[in-house]
Amino acid sequence: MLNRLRRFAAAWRDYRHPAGSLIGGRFRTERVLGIGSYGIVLYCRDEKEGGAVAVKVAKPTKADAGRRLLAREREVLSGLDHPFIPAIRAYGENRRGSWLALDYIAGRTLEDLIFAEGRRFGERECLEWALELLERVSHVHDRGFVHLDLRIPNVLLEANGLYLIDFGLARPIGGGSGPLWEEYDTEALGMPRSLRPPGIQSDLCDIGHMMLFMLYSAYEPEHGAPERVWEEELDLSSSLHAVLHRLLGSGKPYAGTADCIAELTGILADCRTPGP
Ligand SMILES: Nc1ncnc2c1ncn2[C@@H]1O[C@H](COP(=O)(O)OP(=O)(O)OP(=O)(O)O)[C@@H](O)[C@H]1O
Repeated sequence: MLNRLRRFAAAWRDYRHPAGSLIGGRFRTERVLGIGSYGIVLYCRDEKEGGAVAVKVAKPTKADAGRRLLAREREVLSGLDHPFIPAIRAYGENRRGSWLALDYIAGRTLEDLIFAEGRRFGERECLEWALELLERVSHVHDRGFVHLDLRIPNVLLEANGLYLIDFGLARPIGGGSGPLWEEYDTEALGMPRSLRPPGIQSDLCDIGHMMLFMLYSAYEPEHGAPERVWEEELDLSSSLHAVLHRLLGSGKPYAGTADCIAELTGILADCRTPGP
């Protein structure tokens, strides 16, 4: 009971931007888009430049740690420049906390597509999506960063293609140096302690897991059959099977994102070529 009251009090203290309020003297809030572990994302209208924005506000109850994570996200996003990664419009800090305004993407998450809309991915579609994502991820790596949170809720499908969002856990490759990148207690933020080394292999492994999510969308388990490993449950080509092993860390690791893209492109080309 006491814990429930505490959680309610924290949620009340964090909800400081009701619909109609103004953030940074410019972004008019309309509704909540999502509530994460350290931030609340609000749909707003930009009264200065027009258009819709997603404003991520650090939860006041997360105090300095929330502020620091938002500053990290800002630092990483400022180093990127990609049409399918939302750009920063503004960043600010005030007595209510810090906030980060990003271009709004009117898309649905890959999680919603699979679980709410029942979308099914075959091998070819999975390869196409993975390649599109890897193209965004390779930009992040080329700029010297790792995302470290590549998961199905952090991919948005919009009419023009796939967007990569949520750089809240992203870091410079190797971890980064200086006060902004010093270790902090993620568990105090209610987030799991990250055991992932800040290298590109962590992101490639996450891409492998996302591909499994896509491929499992078309899997129909036999009633009453015992659970088996993915290699037995999914009926995959041997080449995709080998790629997944490499991504997931049980095969020869890829030297870089480009190698992985080259291999997947070759498999996709074979998939598209009609058999004899
Ligand atoms: N630029 C954007 N355009 C549209 N929607 C967005 C955008 N950024 C975030 N969202 C929405 O807000 C949700 C939460 O965003 P995000 O994952 O960045 O927050 P978070 O606080 O880091 O969450 P978590 O702790 O779950 O990782 C997303 O799942 C998405 O629905």
